Amino acid sequence: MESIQTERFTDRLYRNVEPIWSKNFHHSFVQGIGRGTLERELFSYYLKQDYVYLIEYSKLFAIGAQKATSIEVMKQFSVLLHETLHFEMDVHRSYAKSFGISEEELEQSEPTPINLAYTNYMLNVAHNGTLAELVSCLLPCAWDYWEIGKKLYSNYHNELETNPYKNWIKAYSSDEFGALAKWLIQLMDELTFEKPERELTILENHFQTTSRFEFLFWEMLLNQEEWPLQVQNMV
Ligand SMILES: Cc1ncc(CN)c(N)n1
Repeated sequence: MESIQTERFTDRLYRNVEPIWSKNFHHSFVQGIGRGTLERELFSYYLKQDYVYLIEYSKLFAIGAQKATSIEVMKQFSVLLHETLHFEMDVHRSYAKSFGISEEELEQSEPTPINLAYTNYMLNVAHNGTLAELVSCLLPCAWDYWEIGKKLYSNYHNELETNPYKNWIKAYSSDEFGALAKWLIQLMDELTFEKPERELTILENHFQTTSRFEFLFWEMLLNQEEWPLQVQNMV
């Protein structure tokens, strides 16, 4: 008997990681942003770690453009690359400026072990896997942040004007950011339409892994988990 695909693949992905994404939303770091109570020092730490994360993450869009098989998809990856380097990273740059952190300092932040493990995982899949694998790796980053942004906005919008992190919440709950996530969701569904279960399982595993990395990233930020043995650079 012919099998009929009744749900979109991304519905299945979402169902599968819902418990992890719920933990991400309820994480005390995220709730501290929502309430505006997160210590400024921790947010500065976030800005630096996330900035170097985003530099590596942006490269996935460039690899996506290279692996695309149509001009339309190439164009959209170039939009994602542009929006991340400009719109998203501008949020970081402008917070950093108001905190007295220079762009140079942001760029030179040393990624923590979790940060490095997360970006290396995605870049390894992007270089060695299919376009669908690449998208399954980067999708939680865009989609889960959008979910977090929307929920923080809806839970805390009454106190937003006095929240020092309001621009962060506004950026990640915005329609502009949402449109990028939605396009990636649609692409994931197109790339997986009528694909065999064996291929879908691989994608599901990448999606779970990077969703778990999202959780580890919040944990790493909260605990400021640096490298254990500090070394001095010889000048
Ligand atoms: C770690 C992480 N994950 C996701 C995003 C949203 N692009 C981000 N800025 N940082």
